[in-house]
This record gives sequence, C-alpha cells and structure tokens, in this order.
Amino acid sequence: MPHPFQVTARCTTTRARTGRLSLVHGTVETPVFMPVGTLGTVKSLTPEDLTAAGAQIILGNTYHLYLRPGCDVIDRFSGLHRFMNWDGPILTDSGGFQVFSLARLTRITEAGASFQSHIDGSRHLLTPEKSIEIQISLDSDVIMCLDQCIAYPAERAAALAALEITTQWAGRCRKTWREQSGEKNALFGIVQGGMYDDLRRMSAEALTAMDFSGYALGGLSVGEPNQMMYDVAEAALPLLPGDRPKYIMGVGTPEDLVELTARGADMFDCVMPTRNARNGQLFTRRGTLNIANSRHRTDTAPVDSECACYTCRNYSRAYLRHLYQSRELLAYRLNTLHNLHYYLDLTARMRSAIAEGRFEAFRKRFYADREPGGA
Ligand SMILES: CNc1nc2c(CCNCC3CCCC3)c3nc(N)[nH]c(=O)c3cc2[nH]1
Repeated sequence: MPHPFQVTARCTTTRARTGRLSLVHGTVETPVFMPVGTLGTVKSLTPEDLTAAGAQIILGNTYHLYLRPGCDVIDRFSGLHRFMNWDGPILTDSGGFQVFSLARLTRITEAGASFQSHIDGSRHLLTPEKSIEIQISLDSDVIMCLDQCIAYPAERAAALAALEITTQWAGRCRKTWREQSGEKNALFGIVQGGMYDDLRRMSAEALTAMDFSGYALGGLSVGEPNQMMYDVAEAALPLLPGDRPKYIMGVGTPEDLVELTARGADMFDCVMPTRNARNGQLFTRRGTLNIANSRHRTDTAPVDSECACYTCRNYSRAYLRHLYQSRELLAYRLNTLHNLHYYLDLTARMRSAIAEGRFEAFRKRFYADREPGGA
C-alpha cells in the first residue's frame, strides 16, 4: 500500500505542518493528540464521548490486551474495534515500553523481551514477530515496531546496545508485517538512541532505509529535562522523511505539544489529560488548576469560561470540587471530558493556525494567555 500520509500546509517560519493520514478506519488530520485507551477504554468515557470531544484516533496496547482479556477473546470480535465499539482509527503500542515499565523480572535478549506478568506473575516472551502478530489480530490501523526504550540517564554504550537491538527487531517486525498483514495496516518504526544526537542519527538512518509508513521518536519523556527533550527532537525530526508522519511517544504537556509541533512533530499520545483528570488537575488556557483547592468551594464559574466542553457548559467549579472531594464517580468522568476536550481543541486550533499561516501568532497567544500562578 502506498504510504498513507500527505502534508497539507506548512508554516513558513517554523517546521510546523498540517497533514492527512489515510488509514483503514478513517482519515486523521495532524497535528493530532491521541487519547490513551490502554485496556480498550479511555477511562470513564464512551466512544460517543470521544467522538463528541473531537478524538480522531485512540491508542491501545499490545502488552495489556495480550495479558487481559487475551487475544482469543478479541479474536472473537475480529479485532479491537468491534470489541470496544470504536469504529475510528486505533494505534497500538508494541508493548516494549510497557514491559519495561510494568512487568517484573524482565530480560532482554536478541530473541525478545521475556517478562513476568504484572497481573499473575506468569512468564512470557514478547518477540518482534509476536508483537506484530498481536497487533494484526487487534486489527489496529497503526502498528508499532517492538523496540527497546532505555531509561534516562543512560551510558552511551547502553544507548547504543538498545538501538542496535531496536534496529534488528525493526527488520523482523517489517518482515512479519509484510508477510502477515499484506501491508494493510500502517507500520511505524521507532527511533531510539537516548540523548545522543549521533546515535539518534544512526537509528533514524537505519529505519529510514527500511521504509516505514511513519516514524516515532521513542526514548523521550522518560525523566529527562524538558529542554533536552526539545533539543533531541529538534535534531532528530529533520533526519526523518518529510513525507511521512512523525510521532513523539508519551508526550506531553500542552506546552510540549506546541513546542514539538513547531519542531515538526505530527502525532502525540499522553496519559496526562486522562490521568491528571482523575487526580483533580484540570487544564485551561490560563494554565492548570487543582479542583480540590478550597478556593473553588463556592465558585459558580466553570473551569474555563472560554471552554465549549460539556463539563464547562453545565457545571461549576464548586460542583466539580464537591464531586471530587466526595470521590463521586461523576467527578472522574466530568474532569476527563474537560481535559480531553482541552487537548483535542488545542490540536484543532494548532491545525487551523498552521493552515491559515498564523502559527507563530497562535504560539505567542498560547503563552500570553497563561497566568503565572496557573488558572
Ligand atoms: C510517558 N513517556 C513515554 N511513554 C512512552 C512510550 C509509550 C507511549 N504510550 C503508549 C500508550 C500508553 C499505554 C497504552 C499505549 C513508548 N513506547 C514505545 N514503544 N517506545 C518508547 O520509546 C516509548 C517512550 C515513551 N515515553
């Protein structure tokens, strides 16, 4: 299948661009934020909520779904779409990162990642072939190569070793994808190399030579200083083909989305809007606020007077604080609806700004709106 991406508009003063990603289950306009639905659900929201909030594509995860409910269950529905009743595009992570961050007693060899399930302690071996086979059975629209993400900081030798395994695994992933999916779903390579620009170049060149549908920058948002993440992305993104989508994994805050879009990134995923919602942290144009703060106790105003989301149109900060203090289930749903709407609206506003040639003005206004002490 010809690669599925086309650039539709370019900023003249930064590397920001808009694009269109044509996938099996629909078209995605970029830059795009992808809500995380680890266990086949974006926590507390229905697919209708997601569509109403502007979600175009959501994330699932090989590691989690393989362990629970298991591929045999999802196979009964011919994939994740019918199982979770989401008929839009789905991107699935390969499981590498989750094995490192969740599983126990993980051992990496060239064969793959052997680990003990964080659920019941059972032992498993996740190979590149197995990861691709699981993602094909999930019928995800974008499949990610199995990679080895290293922690920060990492010695250069460790970063090199991880990138060499990642490159070798990428070749095996591509072979399995070509043989078993007939290239129906897109396959993205993942660039590693730690915080070393020369290793990032080595990884980007090796993956580009294999010709993937798109490319991700892995190994970021792993505890490094923010500026270092920007600098690594600034150096690595231009090394990737300009006519392919560029995805920065696990990123990030609203500022990260603006700054990395300016550096040429097209796709983002992060648990912040959904996880922080469940911890009472709400995003607004003025910055973030913690709904548990007593200053909201009698506040009749919405979270953000300029927000058009269901939560801001119908509920006050006082009510949301009451729900959160009472640990009422509705608190998580209303907070999540608001945060996800904020992230999706932010990327929609960036797409319009880039398409209309006013991205720099948008970026200036984004920072000008933010209050020093938060919302
Ligand atoms: C939060 N920071 C961060 N996340 C990273 C992730 C995960 C991205 N999010 C996936 C969703 C979360 C659960 C369901 C899918 C990374 N994933 C891979 N494969 N490789 C990375 O280097 C990699 C690097 C990452 N850094």
